[in-house]
Amino acid sequence: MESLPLSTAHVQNHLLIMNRLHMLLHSIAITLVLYYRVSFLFQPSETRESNLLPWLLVFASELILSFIWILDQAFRWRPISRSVFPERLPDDDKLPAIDVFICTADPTKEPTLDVMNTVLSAIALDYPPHKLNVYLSDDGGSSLTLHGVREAWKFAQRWLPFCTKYKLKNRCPKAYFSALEDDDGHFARNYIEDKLKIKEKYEAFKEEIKTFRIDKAFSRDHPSLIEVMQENIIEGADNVKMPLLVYVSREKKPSHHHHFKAGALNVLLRVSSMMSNSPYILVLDCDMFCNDPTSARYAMCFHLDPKISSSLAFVQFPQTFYNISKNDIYDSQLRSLFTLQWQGMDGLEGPVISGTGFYIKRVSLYGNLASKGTDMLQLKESFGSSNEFIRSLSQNYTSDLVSGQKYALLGEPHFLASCNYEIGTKWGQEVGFSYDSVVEDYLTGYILNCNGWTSVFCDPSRPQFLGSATTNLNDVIIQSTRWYSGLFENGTNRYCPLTYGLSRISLPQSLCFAWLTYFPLYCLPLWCLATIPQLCLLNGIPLYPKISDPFFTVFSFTFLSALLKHLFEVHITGGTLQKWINEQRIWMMKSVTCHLYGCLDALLNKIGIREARFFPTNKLEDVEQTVLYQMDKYDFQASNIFVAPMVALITVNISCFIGGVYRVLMMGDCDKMFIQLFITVFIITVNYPIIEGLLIRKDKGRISKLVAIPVTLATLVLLSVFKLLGNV
Ligand SMILES: O=c1ccn([C@@H]2O[C@H](COP(=O)(O)OP(=O)(O)O[C@H]3O[C@H](CO)[C@@H](O)[C@H](O)[C@H]3O)[C@@H](O)[C@H]2O)c(=O)[nH]1
Ligand SMILES: [Mn+2]
Repeated sequence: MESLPLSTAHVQNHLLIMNRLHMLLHSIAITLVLYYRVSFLFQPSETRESNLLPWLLVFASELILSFIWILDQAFRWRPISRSVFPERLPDDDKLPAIDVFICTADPTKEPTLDVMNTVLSAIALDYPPHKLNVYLSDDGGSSLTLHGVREAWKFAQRWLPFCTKYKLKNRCPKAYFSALEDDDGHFARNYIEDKLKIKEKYEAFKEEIKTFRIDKAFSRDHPSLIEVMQENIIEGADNVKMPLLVYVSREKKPSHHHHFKAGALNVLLRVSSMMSNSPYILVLDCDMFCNDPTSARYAMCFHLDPKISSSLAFVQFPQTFYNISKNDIYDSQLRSLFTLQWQGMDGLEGPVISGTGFYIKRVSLYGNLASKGTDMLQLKESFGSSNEFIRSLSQNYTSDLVSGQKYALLGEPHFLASCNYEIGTKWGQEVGFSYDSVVEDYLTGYILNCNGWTSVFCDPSRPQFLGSATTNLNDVIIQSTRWYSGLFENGTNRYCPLTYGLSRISLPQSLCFAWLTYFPLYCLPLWCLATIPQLCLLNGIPLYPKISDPFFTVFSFTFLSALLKHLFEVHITGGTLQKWINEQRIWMMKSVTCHLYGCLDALLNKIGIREARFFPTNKLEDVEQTVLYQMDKYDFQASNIFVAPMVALITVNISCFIGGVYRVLMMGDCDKMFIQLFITVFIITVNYPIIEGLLIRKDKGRISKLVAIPVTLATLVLLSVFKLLGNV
């Protein structure tokens, strides 16, 4: 008899039917819109009612919007969801080992206590401790982080027994101690007593970190430092088996490009191969802790499933965040990505790596190992000159290391963590995490997919990982600009999903990747549609069909169909009406700023004027900002290059609306100008918070007069000039 499956996948049929029906209707509407535009070009120029240039710009915008829309449909083609049955897994002694990689870069932006909470939550995963190994990469090379790890290790020896004894669900100490309701164990005897005791220890641990005096928080120039935490017997604690905990700070030199997080992960790949060399790896950002201890077993339900395991590279869990406000004004939870879009890709060949919260098979990161055979020279060309490392590649390699200390003292791990190790090798290209992009997660996942690997998306109802999302405009800008620059770059270089991808993966899967790289292009149509119809309204140039024209229905349908589909999707993923409006809003705001800067940054990178950068996002909580965020108020205390375009565009829209209404009243051509009036009103309504920030708000998050006045004046002057020219 065949054994019961470890996991099952179900196509979401209702959603699938809805989606495809909508695709059909919406694509007919889009085709008609484009037909309307094209036929205009064939009209004799004397009978044309409009000028060619604005018409062409609006047409181009509609083409780009349609292009992005088509790509987006691939995510909606075959959405699936999955169930797992961890109780069917083999016994603990038959489970494969797991290495957990956690990255941190800068203790001034990433509070050490939070990083250690992530480390502790990983140590306490529900998995046999001797099969769990946790590595922390510290790119800052900070003595504070090292001190933190040592203290965390001491605390862990009490924390882990406490978690297992009471079978806690919540194993991140910070989250556990601040939780409103108590965890499962509270009926057990001694629980309250034990909890008080462990709480005391936690407070002491916190104090240890808080009072530590650092010489230097951050350094870009330091030798490698590796420390393996030893199991030692603590007085009074039950002697439980502990996972291995290793601190790794790779060598840094100012002259050497260290490739950000991808570089850090590749060092961990090599160093860990000398110690535990586990076949599976969980990657975590330091700001994303394990919220539920079962993820490792859930992931194994896929990795050990004989039906899918051979081609399966990784199991991705969604990124979920604990600090999102009810209406999420910045859409920092990335709702669409982590609910609908990743499920959609899961129904094709699998989701993209999302940076954190994924269990990846170690060999998938070693490129095409089989083709390299056993030729030592060739292997060294790819993997570098460490014989020990190459030995670790063989299937039946077991490191003779028991305590970890041996190799830490011997030179090998240090050699593997040195700047020069990768020079002349294939690390970052064919081997390990990719260096070709600041969105190393996207590119690594994409290349794996192109090489025939698949992935799955696992989204249980209780979030397995919880992180801190960006909750103020400035951080949102920094983060999104980095992402969009990286993503757009991958659509314009040799990895372009529509060329490189299409020849290697299925059509819908390539379209998904293409959407991810091209959606930053929203900046072009959104800039056009926020200015051209408005300026033409002011000068009486019609760009859309009259109300009495049959094509009026086509345009209205397209607009409504897009909005309602979005509303529907927000609704089925648990969002409110307000969330829907907020998503429209932040989409417009980001499109005219972050998307634009991201695309520009990518282009500047391409022609070599700029170098790729990775500023880690700020994870410190600012009380004032948090208060604003929780009240759903935008924090416009952001950099001017972000606020200025929004102020300028809202000024254009309001002025043109006033001028347009006046014109329409004078001329009585409302019929002709209706859609343009409507677009203007729509933009003003959706972006009302900007007006509020300009004119009404008095708090610290309002738009500063120093930006508002000059930008508004300059815009008005330009508008008057334009109007005068239009009248000539
Ligand atoms: O030189 C660096 C820079 C960053 N990091 C670490 O990388 C992680 C992600 O950085 P973060 O500042 O949190 O950026 P986010 O924008 O929040 O990260 C998202 O986007 C990144 C790609 O741009 C992905 O790597 C992340 O997994 C994904 O969560 C953090 O743990 C950092 O400590 C390093 O280790 N070294
Ligand atoms: Mn982050």
